[in-house]
Amino acid sequence: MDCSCMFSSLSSGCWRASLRAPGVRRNRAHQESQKKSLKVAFLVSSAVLVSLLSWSYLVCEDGVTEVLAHYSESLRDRFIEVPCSEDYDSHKRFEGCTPRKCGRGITDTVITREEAERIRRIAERGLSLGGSDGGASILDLYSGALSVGKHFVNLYRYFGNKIQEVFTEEDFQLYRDVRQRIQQTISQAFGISSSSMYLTKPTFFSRINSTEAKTTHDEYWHPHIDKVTYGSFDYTSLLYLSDYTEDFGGGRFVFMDVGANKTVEPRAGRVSFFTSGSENLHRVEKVRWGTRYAITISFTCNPDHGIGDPVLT
Ligand SMILES: O=C(O)CCC(=O)C(=O)O
Ligand SMILES: [Fe+2]
Repeated sequence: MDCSCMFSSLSSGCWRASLRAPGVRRNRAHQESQKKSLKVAFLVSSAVLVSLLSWSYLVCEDGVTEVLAHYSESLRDRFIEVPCSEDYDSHKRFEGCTPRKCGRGITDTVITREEAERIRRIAERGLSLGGSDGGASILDLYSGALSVGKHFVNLYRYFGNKIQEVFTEEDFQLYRDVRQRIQQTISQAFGISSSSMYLTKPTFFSRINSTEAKTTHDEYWHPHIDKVTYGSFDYTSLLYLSDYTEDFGGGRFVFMDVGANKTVEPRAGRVSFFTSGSENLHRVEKVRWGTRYAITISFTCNPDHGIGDPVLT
């Protein structure tokens, strides 16, 4: 024991000495804990910022997005006119068919949900015979092209007569019926005669899931112009066979307009149609979960590029 302190505890030196040592320790401890709190606050706010940025990227990947057709609404008819691009000028024109009026339409009243389900079952049956290793498989009903692994096979050649055990005449009758009604809808919306437009190839079922792409054939999400991608298309139509949010997530169709994207949310029985030039640049969002089914049925004004309806051979 320090006697000088015991008796003169109030003497400044000792008093200060006795108080100073624990005080310095407490200050240091206080500074340490302040540093720790600052570190935690910094980490938390960085995490919040990163999540906010990723969220905004996912929600509006490319700026403002407007929903043209919500999955939960049943649309009678929606038509949006857009100015035609000059793409049609560089091709032979077929008056009364080649687009002078351009735009996009969506209807939920031309094909019933039940019909869409029947067509989906045809797609499931056909695609179950093959399937891409990546996330996107197709089955072209006209040519018989079917994704298998990293390639395609010709279903009709591969199965020969046995194909009659997979598809029935009613399946093809349903396709014809649906194709006819869609053709009529398009001709009315664009004010052209139905007999001036012809079914064109490819006409195919698509099945998309979230499996990672293995070849470029699986990369369905790139922005594109159908007239450029498929050549003969003047009018594109898509019939959706499954429901956004119910059967799959992601996978919305996006018209990429300057200033604001416009989305179509797939819904079984929904027909989306549009002129195939660059006035309708579009893409499909990556499917994040589940399986998305659709069928593409498109038309040309050039009779030389026309095809007959697919038949059971
Ligand atoms: O499935 C879709 O929604 C669109 C597919 C598409 O753009 C295409 O096949 O060219
Ligand atoms: Fe397309």
